[in-house]
Amino acid sequence: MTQDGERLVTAEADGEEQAVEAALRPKNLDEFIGQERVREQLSLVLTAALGRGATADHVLLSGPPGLGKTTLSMIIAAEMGVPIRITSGPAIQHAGDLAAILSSLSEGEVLFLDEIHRMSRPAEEMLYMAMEDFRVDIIVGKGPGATAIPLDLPPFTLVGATTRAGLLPPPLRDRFGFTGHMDFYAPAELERVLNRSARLLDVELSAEGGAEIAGRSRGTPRIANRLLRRVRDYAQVRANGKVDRDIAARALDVYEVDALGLDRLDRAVLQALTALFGGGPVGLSTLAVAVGEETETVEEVAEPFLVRSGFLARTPRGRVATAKAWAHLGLNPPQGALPDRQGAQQSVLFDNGAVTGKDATE
Ligand SMILES: Nc1ncnc2c1ncn2[C@@H]1O[C@H](COP(=O)(O)OP(=O)(O)OP(=O)(O)O)[C@@H](O)[C@H]1O
Repeated sequence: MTQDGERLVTAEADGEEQAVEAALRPKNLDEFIGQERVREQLSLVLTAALGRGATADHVLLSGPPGLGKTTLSMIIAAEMGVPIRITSGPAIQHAGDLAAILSSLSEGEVLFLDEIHRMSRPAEEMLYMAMEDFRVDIIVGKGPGATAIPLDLPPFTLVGATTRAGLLPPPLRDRFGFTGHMDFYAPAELERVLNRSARLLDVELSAEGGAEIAGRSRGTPRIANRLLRRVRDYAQVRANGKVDRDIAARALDVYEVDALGLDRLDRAVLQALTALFGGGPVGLSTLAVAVGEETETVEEVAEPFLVRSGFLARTPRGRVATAKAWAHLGLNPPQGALPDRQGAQQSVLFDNGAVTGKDATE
């Protein structure tokens, strides 16, 4: 399990999954579940622009993967009645790549730029002028003979998506007229996502079955939809196709996604931390060796959820298991094993009760 893509609970989607996801995407703001604040704010921005007969302001959507940023960008285009062009920061390595896209946009079109923080610097600088003045300078030639040929662009709406709004340079951030911050979904919202998906996939899902899957979905619609599809397989092969609580729980046990959404890697990390290192603190690289994984896999794949859910704390002296981790594994912490709260990172409570935290050094 070294590849993120092999995990059932990763928030990233692979190519094959993207096609399945397309069928489950809400098509307008009314169908979009949760994220009430962003939805209301966006609705005002779009309705006002429509009323003025103008192109909508540029929109920045920030938040972890799988929460619906791509879906919202498509909804923006649909609500405005305009086409959408989809690309991503890593795909735009040269300013010329961006100029080609911008100059081929039609009037009012939405340009969705996923992972906007990963665009190259020259492209980013070109984007500043394009966003503000709907104009780019095409540089022709090299050295002292180079000339800039200005090119007017049709007005367009840029929808940028980023998992890390803090990584965007301020000049870029400031050029967005509206920024929507997306948070993890509460279990009740995920149940609504699951009910809707079950209807579209023609799966008979009981209320308790939905609650069981929602509780294991890490606050993320993409994961909820993926778990639903695996549970559907199980119900079809091992039962009568209907999904109730028992079937959902048994199916997800088979896939090793436990009652709180932890998978095998997450539990291996907590088990090593508690059983081998007495709860820590232990350095990241030591922990990674203990679970037989790359340091990056532990840090980028397992840790964000473990930290956010309050199972693991990053302290200046290393990783530490929290009381919740010991309890989840059914173990009693030895005296003095729990993190000293002064050394532990500052934790922030989300509206829906999930916990996240700022990075701390190892
Ligand atoms: N609010 C929602 N209501 C219903 N379904 C949703 C909602 N948000 C996301 N989904 C579903 O979750 C899946 C993932 O959403 P989407 O691709 O928009 O996420 P994302 O934030 O753009 O992720 P990434 O940043 O990885 O591209 C889609 O299938 C979508 O239908």
